[in-house]
Amino acid sequence: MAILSLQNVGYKVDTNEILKNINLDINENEFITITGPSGGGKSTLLKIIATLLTATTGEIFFDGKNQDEYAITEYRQQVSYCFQQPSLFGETVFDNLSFPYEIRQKEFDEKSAIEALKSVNLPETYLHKDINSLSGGERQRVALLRNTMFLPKVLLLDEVTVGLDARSIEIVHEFIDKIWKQGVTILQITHHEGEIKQANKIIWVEEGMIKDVTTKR
Ligand SMILES: Nc1ncnc2c1ncn2[C@@H]1O[C@H](COP(=O)(O)OP(=O)(O)OP(=O)(O)O)[C@@H](O)[C@H]1O
Repeated sequence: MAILSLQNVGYKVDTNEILKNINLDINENEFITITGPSGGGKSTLLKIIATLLTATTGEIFFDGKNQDEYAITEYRQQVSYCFQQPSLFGETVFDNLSFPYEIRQKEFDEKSAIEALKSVNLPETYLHKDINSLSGGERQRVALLRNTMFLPKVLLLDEVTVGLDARSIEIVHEFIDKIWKQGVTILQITHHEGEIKQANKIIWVEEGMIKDVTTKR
């Protein structure tokens, strides 16, 4: 059974049809790249899957159940969306990494948080660092950790490496690969040649439609 199933999904603003008749089944632990020309509808599609936008037609099923039937917080813990330009919360890295525990009413686990920081090449001392002193690449790494402290079933990545320095890009790639190998389904939007190749399925979105699907292996 597909972990995500989009059936005749459309999105219209006034008379402008931004997405038309999208049918897509995504299996558990697939690594999918969504690519295509600017303005084709990629971000709109990912935001609909993330419940940040609501489709105007069609239905979405996650884990066999209609998206409408989930409590939004429960759904977003399982289908987690990462922005191109993440906004961090509060004042310190700690405020961000403790947040996933707070919303689950769990006690913060400092040891796991430090291990997580190290997994994206940030030292232990970063836990109490002021978020305003972080570089763009460091901010994105903290945001990715916030989304994955508790592993979601699906991780949605909207051009998360755009504008980052080369070293951060490399670290983010390694981190996403590790998350994928832990069983998470990855759905990423990218124009980056190397990232397109990382995926086992490439979906081409143009003029609000899926124009091509290439499966590797
Ligand atoms: N709320 C809205 N109202 C009107 N038009 C919109 C709205 N949201 C998106 N669009 C339009 O829908 C089209 C698709 O936008 P979208 O951001 O999904 O494309 P994209 O493929 O992600 O592009 P890019 O690669 O440049 O990020 C664009 O033409 C955009 O201007």
